[in-house]
Amino acid sequence: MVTSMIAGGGGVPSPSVEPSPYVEFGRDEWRELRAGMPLSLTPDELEAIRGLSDPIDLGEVEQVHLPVARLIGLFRAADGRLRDAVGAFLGEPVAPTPFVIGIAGSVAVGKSTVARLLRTLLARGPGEPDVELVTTDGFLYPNATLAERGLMDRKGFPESYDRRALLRFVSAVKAGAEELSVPVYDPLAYDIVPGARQVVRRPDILIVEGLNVLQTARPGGLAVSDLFDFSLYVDARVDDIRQWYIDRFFALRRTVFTDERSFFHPYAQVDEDKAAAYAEKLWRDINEVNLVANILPTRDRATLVLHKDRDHRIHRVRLRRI
Ligand SMILES: Nc1ncnc2c1ncn2[C@@H]1O[C@H](COP(=O)(O)OP(=O)(O)O)[C@@H](O)[C@H]1O
Ligand SMILES: CC(C)(COP(=O)(O)O)[C@@H](O)C(=O)NCCC(=O)O
Repeated sequence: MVTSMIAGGGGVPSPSVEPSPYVEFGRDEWRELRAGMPLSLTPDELEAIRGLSDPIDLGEVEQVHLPVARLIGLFRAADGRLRDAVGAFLGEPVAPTPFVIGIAGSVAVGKSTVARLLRTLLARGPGEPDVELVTTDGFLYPNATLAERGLMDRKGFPESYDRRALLRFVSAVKAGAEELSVPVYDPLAYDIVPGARQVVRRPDILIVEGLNVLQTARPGGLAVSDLFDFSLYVDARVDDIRQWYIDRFFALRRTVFTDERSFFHPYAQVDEDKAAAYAEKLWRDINEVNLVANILPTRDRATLVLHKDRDHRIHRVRLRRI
């Protein structure tokens, strides 16, 4: 590498490590950063928060998620100090706006568990802030629109969302809007719920969770990721996520799919081989393509990356240098 040759002097290339804009932590180093933050979660509460097939336990919350919540608290406090500095510069106080956190990652990687956990941990942290969680599935176009546009097998791809509406929503939150509402998606029906809205009333913290939240804008445009004060990417090997997706499909098949209202109800009735072939197809043709083409390329944009091993446990954490 050119810099190391120059730094090494004498024209002899010295073995060097590529300079990195990230700091990497093993789990044992990361867990130390909890710094005594108390665990306020009971086993029953964690059971209600965790997603289907997510084997998370309280040890993981203590060692991984509590340091994450502490770090986010520090970012938020620093944000307040920056606002005060700008207020001093302007000669008038600057009103605080919600602190916006983005959480990205593949289908079936466990984003929603992380998002719900952080919502609870942050809300119980210093100052007990109001925390609202919005998932981007509410901004998917209804199935009728997706079908009309030939996008039913592109669900979760950037073009399957009303990105303008999502950007309008997050911009309005950042602009301090008093009351907003967003559409609601029902994973059972596999569709937007007609007329249903989630109301968002100027929270102290807004978490926006979804596959594509770290996507960049087209040239000259703005994306929701431009409005994030902190972002997190939940990462794992593609093969591991594939297995989790298939395992979860079978867990859903024994539970949610037995409900006649479930879009996937027919797959509770076919034999195991047919169900497995369908789950494989959904993964291979939709979710894996989307992961590789659209989601993974956004990973390096996150403030923090949580990397899971095959057993779902987070073994490595990567923090972007400030
Ligand atoms: N077909 C389905 N029917 C009902 N619930 C589902 C279905 N697919 C996924 N879910 C649930 O929706 C939530 C989000 O899943 P997903 O988008 O894959 O993200 P992640 O696994 O990263 O949280 C999870 O809690 C999951 O259990
Ligand atoms: C609803 C989803 C697009 C996730 O949406 P998100 O909240 O991450 O924006 C995804 O869970 C999904 O249904 N994907 C389509 C392919 C499949 O059925 O697995």
